[in-house]
Amino acid sequence: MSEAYRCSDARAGRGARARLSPHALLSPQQMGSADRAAPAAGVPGVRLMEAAGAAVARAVQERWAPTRVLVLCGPGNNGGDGFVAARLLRDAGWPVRVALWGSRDALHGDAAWAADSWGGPVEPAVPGSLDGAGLIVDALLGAGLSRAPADELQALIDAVNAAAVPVCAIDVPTGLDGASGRCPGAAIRADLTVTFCRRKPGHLLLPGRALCGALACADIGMPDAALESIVPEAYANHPDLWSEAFPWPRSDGHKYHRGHVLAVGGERMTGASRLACLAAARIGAGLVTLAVPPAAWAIQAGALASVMVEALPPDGALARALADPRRNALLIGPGLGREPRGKSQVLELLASGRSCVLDADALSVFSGQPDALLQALHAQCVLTPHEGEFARLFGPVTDGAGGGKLRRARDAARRSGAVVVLKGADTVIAAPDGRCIINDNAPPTLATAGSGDVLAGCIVGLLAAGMPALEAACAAVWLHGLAADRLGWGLLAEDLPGALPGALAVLADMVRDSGEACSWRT
Ligand SMILES: NC(=O)C1=CN([C@@H]2O[C@H](COP(=O)(O)OP(=O)(O)OC[C@H]3O[C@@H](n4cnc5c(N)ncnc54)[C@H](O)[C@@H]3O)[C@@H](O)[C@H]2O)[C@H](O)CC1
Ligand SMILES: [K+]
Repeated sequence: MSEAYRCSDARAGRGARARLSPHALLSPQQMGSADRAAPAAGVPGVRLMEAAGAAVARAVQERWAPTRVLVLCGPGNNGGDGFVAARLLRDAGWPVRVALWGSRDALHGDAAWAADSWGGPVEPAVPGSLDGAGLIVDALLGAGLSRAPADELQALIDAVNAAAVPVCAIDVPTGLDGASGRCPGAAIRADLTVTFCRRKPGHLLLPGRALCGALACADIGMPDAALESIVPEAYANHPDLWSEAFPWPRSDGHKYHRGHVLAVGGERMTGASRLACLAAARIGAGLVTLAVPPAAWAIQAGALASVMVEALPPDGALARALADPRRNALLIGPGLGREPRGKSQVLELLASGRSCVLDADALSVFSGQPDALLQALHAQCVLTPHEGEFARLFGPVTDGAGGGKLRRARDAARRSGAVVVLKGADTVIAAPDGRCIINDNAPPTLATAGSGDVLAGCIVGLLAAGMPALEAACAAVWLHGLAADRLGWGLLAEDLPGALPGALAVLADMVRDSGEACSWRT
């Protein structure tokens, strides 16, 4: 199966600087600098604005039947896009009104041109403007949001959210910070958001993702030269980013080519270890050994068939379990418990220098004294904290944490020198070199006991099979989300390992059908 599923060497980006990946996520600031660089690359701002407004008008016409449209325009270029969309919808025969937040005389540059090109009446934007509207286009604020909306704007936002009519937001719903996915104050809830050129982190991160509704990203003819020097703020998780490194079974391979996972479990929550070990075996590790305290040996050995179970010495020392160098990827945390012995076991595993996944109690045992852990980590380690475990290691979330979840995960990866998977509905995967990936395919049904154990097993299974740490984490998170999605409602964590083969088959089809590869920019 191997060659058919591999990415071809002819893919774009080898050697030469690759075109900016479609999965790149740009901060509003980066998008703004591309806008400013576009004219020098031969594309004037008004052409971008015309294309942006046209994309919005097209998206509206594709989604809704003709109705009375109210376009709410703001004082900047987001408002300019709104004026263009208003003109094009009117030209298509739709009844359109425009209401402006701010003064017509204060519009300048491309936005003033767009208002002139609309040429129709412009009323002041107040909550009463919404009366009679069948559809609202939100062109109040986009990338330029710089502070929480003040009271009067907040009243308008509240009125939009209270109106029982669909909303199409231009670029971002007004009030949403496209960089972080957070809202400094009130924000519009849209049914459709049309953004331009590349998505922004705030479209994938919560609560932003939930405010956007359906998301469309339109090509507005941004010249490649204007994007050339941009190092993306983050990437949206997608197989294009890591499929080249995916360890498809080789036709001439045997189980040792696919690596040997050593998982260290505890005495009590024995199911967690089993979930992780089964996931590691399902996703591609050649062998999986679970090492547990003597008291848990009979339970685990009786419950597992394809996973080998061995008893640790009574003091929990791991030297014997680590003696076989073919045990190339290690997992500790699921089912570990918080006995003090856990801490020395984690440090013993890390000292072996092998690839290692630390989850759950393997992180929590260092609560209050994270330095002992942080100093022992290395680049082939993957930490998989949820928000609570993350806060115990790296400190609580503070309101001033600029950049939100993305920034916190990136800072933690830099500080620890390990890959950090900050879990949640908007899982962020961060590498010590600054690369960040946001995952958006996880269904809410994944919020169930044991699903984190399965994820940890998926990551260590891919590490054992030879994937580098960042790629293994991204692939595991993506496959875990897809497996859950395919299971639908009512899933239990124990269903997930059995759903991995179906998810792997989807991945194989995607990779075979894709001619596209994306190289990272760092
Ligand atoms: N390539 C592209 O993506 C293109 C994007 N376009 C659109 O341009 C906007 C960004 O335009 P900009 O003028 O920089 O910002 P805004 O229109 O979002 O608003 C700036 C304006 O708003 C004021 N402001 C900021 N925060 C607040 C607040 N809380 N309350 C009140 N007023 C606020 C600020 O002072 C400025 O006056 C982008 O989103 C796209 O829609 C281009 O048209 C095409 C290319
Ligand atoms: K907007």
